[in-house]
Amino acid sequence: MSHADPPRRLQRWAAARGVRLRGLRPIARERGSRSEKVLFGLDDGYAVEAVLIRRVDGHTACVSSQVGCAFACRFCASGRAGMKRNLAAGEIVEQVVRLGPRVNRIVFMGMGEPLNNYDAVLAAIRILRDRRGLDFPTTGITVSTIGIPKALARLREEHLAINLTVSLHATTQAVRDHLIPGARRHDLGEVVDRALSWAMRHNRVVTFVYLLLPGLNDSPADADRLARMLAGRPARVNLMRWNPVAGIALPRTPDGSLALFRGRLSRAGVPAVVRDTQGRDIEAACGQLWLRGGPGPRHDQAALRDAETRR
Ligand SMILES: C[S@@+](CC[C@H](N)C(=O)[O-])C[C@H]1O[C@@H](n2cnc3c(N)ncnc32)[C@H](O)[C@@H]1O
Ligand code: SF4
Repeated sequence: MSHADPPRRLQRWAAARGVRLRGLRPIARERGSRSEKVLFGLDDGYAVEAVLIRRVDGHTACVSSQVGCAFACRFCASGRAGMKRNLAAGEIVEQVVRLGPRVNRIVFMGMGEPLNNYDAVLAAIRILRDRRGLDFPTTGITVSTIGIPKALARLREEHLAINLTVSLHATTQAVRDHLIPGARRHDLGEVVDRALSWAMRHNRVVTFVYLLLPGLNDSPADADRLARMLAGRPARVNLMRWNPVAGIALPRTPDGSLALFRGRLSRAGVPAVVRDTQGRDIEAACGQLWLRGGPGPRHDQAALRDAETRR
C-alpha cells in the first residue's frame, strides 16, 4: 500500500480548482486482520483517522469529513469532544489518495457528519469522480448521514449517482432525540420522506442504518413501526451491532434480538440484513474513531501517541 504524496499531475489539477492536496501527513498506522487505520496530522495540529478495509475485489476507504462531530450521538466516539472544524475538500480527497491505489470503494463513515460539511464533501466527490481527477466511479461512493432534511433536499437535486445511507436508529421522535441529541430539530418523518424522495428521484434504493440497542429501540413495536415506514418503498435496512467505545456504557444486542427484528421486517416485505463493521480489532470500526490532536503546530507522532495513551 502506498502512502506517497498525491501524484503531481493530480496536485496541479486540483490546485487549478483551488483545492490543495498535500495538507495531510500520515503520522501513525495500525494494522488489523482485514483493516488498517491511518492517523493523518492536519496543518493546524488536529488529526483525523481514515480506515482501509481489505476486500477480495479491492479496498474500501472509510474517510472522515469533519474534525469531531456536532451531533453527539450517545453511542459514538467521534462526537464526544464536539465539532472542531470542517475538513477541506482537499483534505478529504487526500485521505483516499493516501490509502493507496487499490481503493475502489469510498464510504463517508469516518469521523463527522458529511452533510454538515456539504460543500466540501460534494467538491471532494466531484474531484474524485472527475476523469482528470481520480476517475472514481460515483457508484462506488457511499455517503452516510444522520439525514439533515435541508441537506437531503439539496442532495436530491445533484446529478450524482452516489449511494445514500441514512442512520435512523429510532422509530419515534423521543428515542431519536435521546440517541442523537444534535438532531432534535430534525423531524423523523421528514428525514425518512426526504431520503425516500432522493431514492425515487435517482431511481435507487436508500439504505437505512439501524443500530439495535437493547431496551432502547429493539422492541417488536419498533420493528413494526419501521416496517410501516418503509414497506413498499425504495428502501432497505442494515441492522448493526454496537461497537464498544471506551467511556460509554451500552449493552450489546444479542444475536437473537437481531434475528427477531430482522424477521419482522422481512415478513413485512422490507429487505433487511445484519451488518458487522470491520476493524473492531484495532478500534477502527464505525463509531470508534476519536478526535485527536488540538489546535496549534502540527503534532509529532510521539505527542499523539502520548495523547492516545492518556485517553
Ligand atoms: C461514524 S458515522 C459517520 C457518518 C455519519 N455521521 C452518520 O452518522 O451516518 C458512520 C456510521 O457509524 C455508526 N456508528 C456510530 N457509532 C457506532 C458504534 N459505536 N457502533 C456501531 N455503529 C456506530 C453510525 O450510526 C453511522 O451509521
Ligand atoms: S454517529 Fe455520525 S453523526 Fe453521530 S456523532 Fe458519530 S459521526 Fe457524528
